[in-house]
Amino acid sequence: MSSPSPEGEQPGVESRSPQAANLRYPDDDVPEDSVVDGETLSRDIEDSFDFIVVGSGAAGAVAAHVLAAAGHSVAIVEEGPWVKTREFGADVHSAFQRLIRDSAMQAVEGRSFLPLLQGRCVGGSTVVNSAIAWRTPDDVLDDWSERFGLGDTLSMRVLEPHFTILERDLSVRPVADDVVGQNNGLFLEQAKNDGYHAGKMRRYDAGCRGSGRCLSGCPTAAKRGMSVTYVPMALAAGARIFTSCRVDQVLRARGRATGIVARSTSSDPWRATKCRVLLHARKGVLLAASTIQTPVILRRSGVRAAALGEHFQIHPGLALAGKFDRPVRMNFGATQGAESTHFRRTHRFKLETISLPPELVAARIPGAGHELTQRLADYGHLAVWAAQVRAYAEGTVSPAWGGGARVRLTLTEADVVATRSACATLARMLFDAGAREVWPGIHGVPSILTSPDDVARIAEGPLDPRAYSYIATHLFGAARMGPDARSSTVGLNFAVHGTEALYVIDSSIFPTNLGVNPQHSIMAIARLAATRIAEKAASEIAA
Ligand SMILES: Cc1cc2nc3c(=O)[nH]c(=O)nc-3n(C[C@H](O)[C@H](O)[C@H](O)COP(=O)(O)OP(=O)(O)OC[C@H]3O[C@@H](n4cnc5c(N)ncnc54)[C@H](O)[C@@H]3O)c2cc1C
Repeated sequence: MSSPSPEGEQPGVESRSPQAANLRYPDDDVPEDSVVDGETLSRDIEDSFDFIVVGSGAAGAVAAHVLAAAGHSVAIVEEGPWVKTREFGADVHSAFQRLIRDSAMQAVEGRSFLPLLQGRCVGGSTVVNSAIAWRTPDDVLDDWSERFGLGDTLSMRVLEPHFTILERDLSVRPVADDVVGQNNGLFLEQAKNDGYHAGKMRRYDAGCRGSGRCLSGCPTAAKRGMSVTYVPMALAAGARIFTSCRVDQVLRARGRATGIVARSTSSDPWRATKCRVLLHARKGVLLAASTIQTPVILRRSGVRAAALGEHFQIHPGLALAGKFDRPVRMNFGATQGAESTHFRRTHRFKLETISLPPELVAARIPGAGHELTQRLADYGHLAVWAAQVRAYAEGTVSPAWGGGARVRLTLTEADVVATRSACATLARMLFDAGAREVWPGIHGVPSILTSPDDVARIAEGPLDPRAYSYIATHLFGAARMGPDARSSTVGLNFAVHGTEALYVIDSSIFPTNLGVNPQHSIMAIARLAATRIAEKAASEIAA
């Protein structure tokens, strides 16, 4: 599938609605009858499939495509709506309301306040993410193999062919020179001056035009999120998708998963009718509802594994802004286009650029009222650089009253030390790159730093996680994989210990976090899982 690109428009002069009426996007044309929209259901329904895949994000879409392409009948069940490329607008607030779980108001409970972002729509978080692609680092895979008893199950030798296919299908490539933009360019230049190992990001990108709108849905379908790639590809291979249908429970009988029960959902809070969707699975149920929702579904389905809900991990992320005399124009260029893994192994953080729209950058701007408005007027002169910390902290995930999830985690002192070090590094880089002011957003540190000498204030900053403006978008664990049912939830064959044909294929199974962006690892592992599950089904038919 190649991305349509309207002719006659110059990069950098993106109109507010870059979607072109005369073009077809990959999510425009899906096979007739392949979509059942829960929003429009008026009665309960019941149906049967070989496989049911819960969730249509990074893990679910990839797996559904593999299974459908292998000739199995597949139902994808997705809690959120299908918001099409043509509907993506520039308004961040309404995009977050439609595309992000709880309108982006989810948070991790613990000593610090930690907002948690997850996509809730067809394509899951890939619709609102920055499309950064990283293969799982060898040191992580080796650790899983040795310390967690995974052996060769998720080795690079096994995953390599899956990465290769994904990179081909999703056009993984470095950010093109003409959409680097200045926020990314300044970072690359400074990292080079500092001698840091850094470069342009590799992304799922079929012709990015630098609209800087990855976080509210790519308006040109150049970002190869799941709603414009593997979901339509799975449907073309014969799968069906039930959108706006939330899975409450996996049905089990005689130690085996037999189907799911879902309820239709509605964007209209006053709509009372919720229809029951009962789907039977002849060959298996694959959970790909993400690290938070998958463990909750397992728990609600009566799974009582010892480690279920434990060992939840994140990469807490945070950003600093620098104000320059020269224009930076964050509104043009790849949303996230430059990075450095220089400190990943030694200091447990990764540095990234992130171009934020005015609505989001406002959270990083000191002051309120008139002061805030005045500073916001400098938007065109701001650069925003960020860090993702490979935190040690482990938390828990459990069902909450009302159908949601309760997520708890408190960062350790070592995590805050890593955060401080990342923030100090970024502040120093911003000053060296020419910033006149740096806005760190750290409680207990002046909100406006005006000299490189002030960086020491960050380096010696508070060790209390509450002082930092974190956000979590990378989630791991809570249904760990391992050979021993006493310390893990899922076996080396991706099946939940003690329950046949119930598989977990998202990052809930990861024994640890990664230190790099997770989508690529999640997709490769989901692809491996689906391939193994399809082979098992084929061998059972043959026997
Ligand atoms: C703002 C943001 C930016 C990010 N940037 C990057 C990046 O650039 N690179 C990268 O590698 N990673 C990035 N990530 C992380 C990455 O997107 C996720 O790690 C990845 O998408 C997770 O895949 P998943 O399939 O487990 O979950 P998701 O992609 O979140 O998909 C899960 C799906 O399951 C659905 N679901 C949940 N519960 C139910 C239920 N009960 N019934 C039915 N459906 C259900 C959800 O609605 C959702 O659509 C980012 C994340 C965010 C939020």
